Amino acid sequence: MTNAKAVNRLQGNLPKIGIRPIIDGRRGGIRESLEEVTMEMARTAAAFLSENLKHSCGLPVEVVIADTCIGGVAEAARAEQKFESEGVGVTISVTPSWCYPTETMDTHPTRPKAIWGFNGTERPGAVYLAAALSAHNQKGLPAFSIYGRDVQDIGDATITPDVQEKLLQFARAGLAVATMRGKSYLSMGSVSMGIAGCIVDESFFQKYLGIRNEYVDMTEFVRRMGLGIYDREEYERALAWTKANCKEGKDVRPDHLKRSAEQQEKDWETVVKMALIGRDLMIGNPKLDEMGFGEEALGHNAIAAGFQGQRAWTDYYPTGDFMEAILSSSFDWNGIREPFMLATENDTLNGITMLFGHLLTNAAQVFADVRTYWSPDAVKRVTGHELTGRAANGIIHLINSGPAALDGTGQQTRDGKPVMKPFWEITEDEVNKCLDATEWCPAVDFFRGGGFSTDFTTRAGMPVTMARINLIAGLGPVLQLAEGYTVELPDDVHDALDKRSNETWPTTWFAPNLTGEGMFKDVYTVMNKWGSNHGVVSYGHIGGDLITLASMLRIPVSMHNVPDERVFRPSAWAAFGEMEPVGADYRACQNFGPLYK
Ligand SMILES: C[C@H](O)[C@@H](O)[C@@H](O)C(=O)CO
Ligand SMILES: [Mn+2]
Repeated sequence: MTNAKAVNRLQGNLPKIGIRPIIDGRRGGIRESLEEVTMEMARTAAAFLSENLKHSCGLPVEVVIADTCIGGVAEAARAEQKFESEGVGVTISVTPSWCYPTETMDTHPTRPKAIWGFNGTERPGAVYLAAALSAHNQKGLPAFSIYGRDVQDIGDATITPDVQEKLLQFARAGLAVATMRGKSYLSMGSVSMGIAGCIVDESFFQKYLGIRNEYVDMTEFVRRMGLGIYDREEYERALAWTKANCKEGKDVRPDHLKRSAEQQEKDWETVVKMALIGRDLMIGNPKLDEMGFGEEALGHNAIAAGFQGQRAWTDYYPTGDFMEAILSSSFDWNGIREPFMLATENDTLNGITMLFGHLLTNAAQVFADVRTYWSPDAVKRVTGHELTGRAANGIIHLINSGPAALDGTGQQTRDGKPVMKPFWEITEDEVNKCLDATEWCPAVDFFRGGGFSTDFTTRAGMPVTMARINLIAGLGPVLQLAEGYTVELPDDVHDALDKRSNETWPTTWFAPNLTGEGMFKDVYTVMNKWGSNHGVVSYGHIGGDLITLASMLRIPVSMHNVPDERVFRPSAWAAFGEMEPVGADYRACQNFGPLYK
């Protein structure tokens, strides 16, 4: 995609993966016989990972291999030195043979680590794996175990599909941990309408995520608009693009609240300026330096942010909906680019959940109110329609109060099926389809200052995961998630249900996958157990990746419907009574405590 460009103005190097080839250090035959096969295993792993992983900014993930095999502590220290200087954020130790665990292990206290022990018979790689994991567990350094299901012959350099999956699941989550560390979350405004998720719990950000908190008052937007602190050339281009591509939708306000044509014209100008300013606040803009605004040019190094909006801003100024929707999308007037993670109502916990989803999928994330459970009976009563197919057991109405990433229209495709893709896979044609499927309706009467809300309905057939982080006093953060599918309703049924809530807002009809048990016994229970008013919709069934990521940060998962085969956590978790896995996760997370202190 020629137009796609990597815009990464965040400070901090992109984390690399470090491969540690571990070897039996005995010279005089043993070590020598293993050098080549061990290095080859490292090279194979490195090639596989770099071919299959990209950073969210579109650049390939670099993999660094230790200069020599690691047979003892001196070589372990040398590898560590190399990794530190190269910015390695995640390590994988690989070996086909017996080696000396405590003498060779990665002892970095916070770096996610895995060990791939070759399943062979000639040399006992699995014996090392088990011994090394026990050393990690004994020392409080949780590590992931990668052990192929089927025996391979020594010298067989292929990576079996089960090992491939584990390598990728571990690496995606580990890179997410390393990427967010040291970045900022920027609160633009503070707490919206008493929503507790907006309260910044700094110790959560610092101790669990390694993220610092930055704050600006929303008056900063007033100042920058008033003094013209934005790229004026870009603004003209952005406004022209918006007028050409963002079609106005239905105005459903009562007549006495309708805004005049001149007022709406001004509102468009304001919301476009807000989008530029919101982005500049997050990541800075060198153009501002040229204009003499050196401090503003730097931005807040924000990998995620939230805009309070209601009500201090929206009671008087146009809503942040356009800013939130366009920045969260994978494109704007500058072309196709990485989406920004920008939470509505500055719900910081949903903002961080968006960040998790983005770092794991590289795609845009849909922020939503988890608004209504529609039972089959209720739909029948209100519309006469019998829900069928994936919707047959009832559906959840996800509808944000104004904005959502336009990728959420489901107008991008892969093999003919709707998908939300990483920006570098998105075509111009797909951008146009997303824009065509979206209308911008004058904001309804909740919003006295006007503005334009994003109105679309997500296409059916996308595998998606809805997730959310909640904070519980005395317990700390917990993650909940539900895998399922987007569904669509016949137009008249959709309209009848949508109008009862708000027809000017973006709707995703969600049918969670049911297991028939516990919190997934029916759709009602999924809704009833949701921990707050918001959730995030990510493309794909990424529950397994979210669980892996949460375990690395020591956030227990309170609710999920992920099949066992995809649940992958550090080996120590098994020692916390995994006969009863949810409780074991809680006990393990509590025992090890947040990743950073
Ligand atoms: C317009 C309303 O105030 C909405 O913004 C409200 O229902 C919410 O979205 C709460 O999260
Ligand atoms: Mn909301």
